[in-house]
Amino acid sequence: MPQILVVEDHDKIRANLLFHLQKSGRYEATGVASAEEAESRLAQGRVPDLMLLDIRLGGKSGVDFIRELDAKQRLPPTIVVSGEASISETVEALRLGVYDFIEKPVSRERLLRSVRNCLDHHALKSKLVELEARLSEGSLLLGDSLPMKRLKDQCAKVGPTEGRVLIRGESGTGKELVANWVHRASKRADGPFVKINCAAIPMNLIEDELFGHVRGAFTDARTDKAGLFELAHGGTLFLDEIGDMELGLQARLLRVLEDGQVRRLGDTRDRRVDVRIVAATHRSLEELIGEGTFREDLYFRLNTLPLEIPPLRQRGDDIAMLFTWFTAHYCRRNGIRQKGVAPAVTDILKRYHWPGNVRELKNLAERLVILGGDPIDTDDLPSDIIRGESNLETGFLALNINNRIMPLRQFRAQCEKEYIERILRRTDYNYTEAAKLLEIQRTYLYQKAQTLGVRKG
Ligand SMILES: Nc1ncnc2c1ncn2[C@@H]1O[C@H](COP(=O)(O)OP(=O)(O)OP(=O)(O)O)[C@@H](O)[C@H]1O
Repeated sequence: MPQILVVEDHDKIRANLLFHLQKSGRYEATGVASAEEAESRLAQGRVPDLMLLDIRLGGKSGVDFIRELDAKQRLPPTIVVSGEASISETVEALRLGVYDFIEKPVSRERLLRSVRNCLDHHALKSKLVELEARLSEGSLLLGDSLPMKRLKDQCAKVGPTEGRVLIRGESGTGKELVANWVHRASKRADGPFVKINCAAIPMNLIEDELFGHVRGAFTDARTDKAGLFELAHGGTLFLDEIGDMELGLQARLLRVLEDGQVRRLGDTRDRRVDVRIVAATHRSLEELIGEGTFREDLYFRLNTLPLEIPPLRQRGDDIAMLFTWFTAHYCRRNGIRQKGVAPAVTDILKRYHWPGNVRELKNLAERLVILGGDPIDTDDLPSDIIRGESNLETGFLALNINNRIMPLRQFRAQCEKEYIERILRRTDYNYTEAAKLLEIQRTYLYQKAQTLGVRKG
């Protein structure tokens, strides 16, 4: 039951407020007669879900109390109770962030309505903050369409088990997010979630990354290094783009899956690891097996619990919601006033076929927040999206930027990002080949792609 603290020096009014709150049967209410008493309760960690505060108290005034709590960022959701003579204090209290004010004499309905609204508003705000934090950290799986609901149900079933999971889905559908979900739904949620992208790291480094080494194992090995298997002990190891792992390494992986032991490079002893494997691929492992580049025995070991993420074009019902979320997110992140979205834009987005899936939609939202008008309208959209064509060769430069000006640095970074994305797509994310085309070092390309936030799409 929500706890309410009533701070009112007038005994009769305090008793009256407490009476209405307690009688409603919905709240636990306690009263104190001064800001000092309230302060000592808060200092003891007895923080109420809501504070009802008289703005004119005998000792320290209500406004000073609010100001102090606000400065310490310890102001609970608050409603002030004020009289006619205290209008300026009330205005100041509202400016400081209190939720509402109730005028004396306090009517029962007004009191209960304001309390309920304030608690609802606070709950919603906390939820939004939590969702925003999870979205920023990239662990929020959005979508309420039927296929997404089904997928979330499956995740909820698969998560708590110890079974190995193989996630399939086109690029940008959210495979990493789903892997994260499975981890958080598991008994290992408090353990580490460690990930490695088998396509983006050079083969010789992957082995070192996964298994680690002992000092002297090779020329540069100056100290012992634990591999990701050891780091993921007690948690989950997410092997992204498993289809790109070379055959030699697949054999080593298979051995770990069979006996739960890893050996660092150059070491003579095995170490036991307790790791749950979640793997993902956008390629057909069956085809790779047919071509002889993927081991069938490994496939069977990994594919205990398959999860299929449908492409975005099959989840039309999610498109508008995702776009609204992402634009709101990027507005907040860039300190831009929340932009509206013209209904015609949503219609066009629903018709488009999203070859780069959610990642493409997210990138578009970011661009339109920075470059588009308010509300975001159809003439802000790239022409291929308007035509409903999935021409991945257009992007930032194809946008109608309507003379919107930005720092050259930002423009250059965005162009570089899109160009690198384009070349990577063309080489099917073969970094070696892309680096050759761009005439740069592969490691530099990899670093650059990381810094610019280039991902598959
Ligand atoms: N349902 C979703 N809700 C919120 N964000 C999503 C969702 N699906 C994907 N994203 C976002 O889209 C981007 C791509 O997602 P993710 O990296 O998980 O895709 P992926 O399938 O692993 O891609 P790849 O195959 O290229 O590795 C990320 O920024 C992710 O946060």
